Amino acid sequence: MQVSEKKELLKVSNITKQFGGLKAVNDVSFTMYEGEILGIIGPNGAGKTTFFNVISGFDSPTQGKVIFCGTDMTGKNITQYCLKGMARTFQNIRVFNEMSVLDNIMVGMHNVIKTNIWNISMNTKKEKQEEAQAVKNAHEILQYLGIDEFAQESAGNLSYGYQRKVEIGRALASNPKLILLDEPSAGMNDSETIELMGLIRGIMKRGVNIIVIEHNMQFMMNLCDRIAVLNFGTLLTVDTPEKVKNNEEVIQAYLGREEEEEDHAS
Ligand SMILES: Nc1ncnc2c1ncn2[C@@H]1O[C@H](COP(=O)(O)OP(=O)(O)OP(=O)(O)O)[C@@H](O)[C@H]1O
Repeated sequence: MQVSEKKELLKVSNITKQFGGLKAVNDVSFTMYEGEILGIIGPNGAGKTTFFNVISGFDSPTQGKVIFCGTDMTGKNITQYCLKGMARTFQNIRVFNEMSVLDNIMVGMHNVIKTNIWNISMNTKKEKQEEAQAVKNAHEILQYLGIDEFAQESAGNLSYGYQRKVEIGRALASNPKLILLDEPSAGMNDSETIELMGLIRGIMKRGVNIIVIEHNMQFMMNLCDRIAVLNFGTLLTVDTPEKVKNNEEVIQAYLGREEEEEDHAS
């Protein structure tokens, strides 16, 4: 892929997020282009989730700017991000356990369903049509994810891997331009992880761009067009998997943390 020919999708400039004296994210800048799968890696505590929170409106940056689809989103709330076309999943699964799988997907559609409260209370023809269409779309998403047979099951009864799919489905339901996936393969077995990789590629082919955080290196090296590496909140590099794998600073960052952990253990 010739990234230089691509359109800018997300531009983060000098993003810093500070918690007291700790700079969890420190002056991070890069541009993501349409049509690429971008990975974010880094040792534990490197600032990956904090970075996700800041670029998706779940937290505000201490400094810096987030430009998404040409609009300055800095300081905007989650709904505004969602309306602009950004959706995300969470490291710790956040499905509505008591609700059916289908309803979990439909929750994600609240920004695309035009029906207002007045129409709902009147139960108009338009409202009924829109709801029927939403249910159809939700089933299509569940079919795509291979979990439509559980549509009426309470989401909390599903296995961990399937709950992750429900979260991805809910994100897809908002018809996003960009999905941020925070450790989507966590808790999945090998075959589920391979299947997930195919699903993510398929989502990409449907015109949805993807940023993914993962600890599973093989997964990231196989899946991503480019990988951004964070270490102690600082961006070490954004490059192709091959170049990242051989980057001396990256190798040192991981080895350094391993040695630190061994020292603590002994
Ligand atoms: N709300 C918060 N208040 C204070 N410190 C925080 C907060 N959130 C994160 N941190 C700290 O910021 C740093 C980065 O954490 P973050 O969870 O973003 O890292 P991570 O790379 O996602 O880690 P992991 O791979 O373990 O999930 C850590 O030192 C963490 O303890």
